[in-house]
Amino acid sequence: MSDSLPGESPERVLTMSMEHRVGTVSLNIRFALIKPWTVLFGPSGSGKTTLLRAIAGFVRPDAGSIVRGDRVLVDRASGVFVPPYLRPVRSAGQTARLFPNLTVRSNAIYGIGWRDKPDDASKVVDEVISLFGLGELVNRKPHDLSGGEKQRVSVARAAISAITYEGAGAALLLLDEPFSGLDYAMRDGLVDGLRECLGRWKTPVLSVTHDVGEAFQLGAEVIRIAEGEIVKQGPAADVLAEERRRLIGQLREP
Ligand SMILES: Nc1ncnc2c1ncn2[C@@H]1O[C@H](COP(=O)(O)OP(=O)(O)OP(=O)(O)O)[C@@H](O)[C@H]1O
Repeated sequence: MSDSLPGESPERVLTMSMEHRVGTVSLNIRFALIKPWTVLFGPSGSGKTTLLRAIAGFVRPDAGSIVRGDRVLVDRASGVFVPPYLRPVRSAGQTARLFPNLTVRSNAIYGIGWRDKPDDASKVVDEVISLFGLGELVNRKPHDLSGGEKQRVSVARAAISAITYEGAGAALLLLDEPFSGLDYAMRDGLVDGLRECLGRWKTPVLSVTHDVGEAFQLGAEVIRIAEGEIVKQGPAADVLAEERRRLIGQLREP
């Protein structure tokens, strides 16, 4: 996977500078997304979900701006606020929200683009459905799925709609703890598979995780956030060195 996507295309870089108060947390965040996959890491309640929701357009920051390439999505000073459905952003939240009356397949392809190139679109659908192990489940409805299966459908839908959104890499994919409900074997394969698939389709990702191993496995740029502020940003080996040491210590034989 290229290490410079989306930075190699300035029109794909997301820059964000926002201040926002939510609950007891004051967010004061400034960053640029320049790598194919960036992970937000930080304690519960530090503002990670709020940040994703601001990029997606479900939270209106108190101050600041969010810009993708030359497209201004939010600028509080001049009053610009692009509504969620017009943003080049696709997302899957912590809780799977599926249409109860639709099958797994219909849920997964809800929001698919590339109407003008149906062969490529169906290639993406087949690939993602197989990657997420949903082949056997395509005709089921959500009430016949486990929690982890629902989550896989939800993340698969976000991935399909992001990949097929206009040109290559046009949409940013936001994933809030996408692998948290999955067993280790499933998660291992999916982390590698999804990273490879999204890299090949040039779709940049910003995800949230509490899992140190996942951030390392993704080879991601890590943004560490605490109490609403970015405290460190860089490769997992730098930003998560302390957690890594602690984990290795815990795994030693007593
Ligand atoms: N709608 C809301 N009203 C009031 N407080 C809120 C609201 N949404 C979030 N908060 C608070 O804002 C803070 C940041 O929440 P957020 O969900 O962004 O944290 P997080 O880092 O994603 O946490 P987690 O890792 O547990 O998902 C928390 O203290 C939360 O209780």
